[in-house]
Amino acid sequence: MDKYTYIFKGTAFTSETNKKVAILKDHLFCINENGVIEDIFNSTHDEYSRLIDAYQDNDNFHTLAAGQYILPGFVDLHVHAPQWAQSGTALDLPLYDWLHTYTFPLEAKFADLEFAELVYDDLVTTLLKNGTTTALYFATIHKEASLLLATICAKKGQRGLVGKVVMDDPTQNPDFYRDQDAKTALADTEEFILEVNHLSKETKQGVYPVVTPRFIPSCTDEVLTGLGKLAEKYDTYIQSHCSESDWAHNYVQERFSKHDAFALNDFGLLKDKSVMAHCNFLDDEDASLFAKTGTAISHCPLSNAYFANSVLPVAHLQEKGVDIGLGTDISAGATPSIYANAIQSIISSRMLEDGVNSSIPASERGVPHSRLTIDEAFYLATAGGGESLSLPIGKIKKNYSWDIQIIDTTVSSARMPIFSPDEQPYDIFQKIMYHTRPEHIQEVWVQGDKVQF
Ligand SMILES: O=c1[nH]c(=O)c2nc[nH]c2[nH]1
Repeated sequence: MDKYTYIFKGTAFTSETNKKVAILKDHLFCINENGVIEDIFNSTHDEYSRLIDAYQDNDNFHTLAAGQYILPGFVDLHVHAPQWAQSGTALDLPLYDWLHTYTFPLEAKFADLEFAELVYDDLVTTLLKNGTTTALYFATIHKEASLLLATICAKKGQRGLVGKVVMDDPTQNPDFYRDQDAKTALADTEEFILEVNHLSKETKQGVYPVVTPRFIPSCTDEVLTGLGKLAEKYDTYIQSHCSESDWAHNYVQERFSKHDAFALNDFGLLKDKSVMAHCNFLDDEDASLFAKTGTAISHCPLSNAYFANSVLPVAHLQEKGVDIGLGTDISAGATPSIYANAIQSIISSRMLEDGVNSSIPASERGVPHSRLTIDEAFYLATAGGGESLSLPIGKIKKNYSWDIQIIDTTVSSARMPIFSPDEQPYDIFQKIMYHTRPEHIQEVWVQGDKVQF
């Protein structure tokens, strides 16, 4: 009888450390019935030719064609699922105006389950097509539509972590789009947690409920206290926005005389299962608190260029011991692609390092030691996301989930610039990171199952 459910033969790229990509050239990747990588063998191992002989004529033996490569599936740590319906619009406005004139009216429409299904179905498929195998979602304030998003992830095979958004403060949110009051918001959140936990029992790749205060400005103290307690009671993930922009950061400072990080921590919302979006205005004390509590950052470099008034100092925060992964932040980030965000994280970091105002002398213009390399950006897109969620995902490594994307560099309609037969694998890796579009992503697997898109 076959020991393995699948064996894949080919070349894979995976992070060895946050600074270095490893090239697993022509290896065998052996997957068990739980969708977990049970063994990896290179061509010098005794098992290598024995397994090829034993499996190569079976349907469950997959040999990658010339020009095809395996990458880990991407982890998107920050997606506003309803905002897919406005992606690419209104980005000339500042954050507060964008929320009130475009975003809240759109999100209010998700009371209509038919509309929610149309948008969520398309979004989950689109993210899978872009190589995203795990996504951490903000839904809307509506319990039923939020549950629908979790159900769609479960059905389509994506690992979804989904939050019913909480925003109850009547002085900060419009009447047409807010939780009725703190009590109702907490009751709805608790029911949502129970229903997603139930759904999770029959979902191989996992779906997870996420306690989701939108951000401090939209929530009362009562609801923040209650959400901290619910997260503790059910040991859930927690997500919010933290110190995103000058406006949001200053609002919290005025209300609590402290930064978001310490205010969120006082409400029991900074924990190992917490992922905070943006975090551009964290100081070193905030960063130490993140490291101590195990709270991770979802870095959204494209969105930050529009709304965050600054560049996240990723290298510095990593040195302080903070886990960081990438987020598209649809729709403040107007792309479903983590590839695009990985590249933007490099570009933004180079601008941070060099500075941007040429009227200032070069020696004073930038922030030294800020630049990220392509290997570091790849890490953020994959293993950094997995570590932020404390899940065994984002690496091609024994005991990790078989969450992968197969890239075909030879697609004739979207040819990659690879012209020499002896091109080095590391150069191919870099070209894949810069040039991959959905048409190159031939297959996506999550927890050992191929997904359809
Ligand atoms: O980029 C953002 N998108 C949002 O929807 C949001 N809500 C609060 N703060 C936010 N920032």
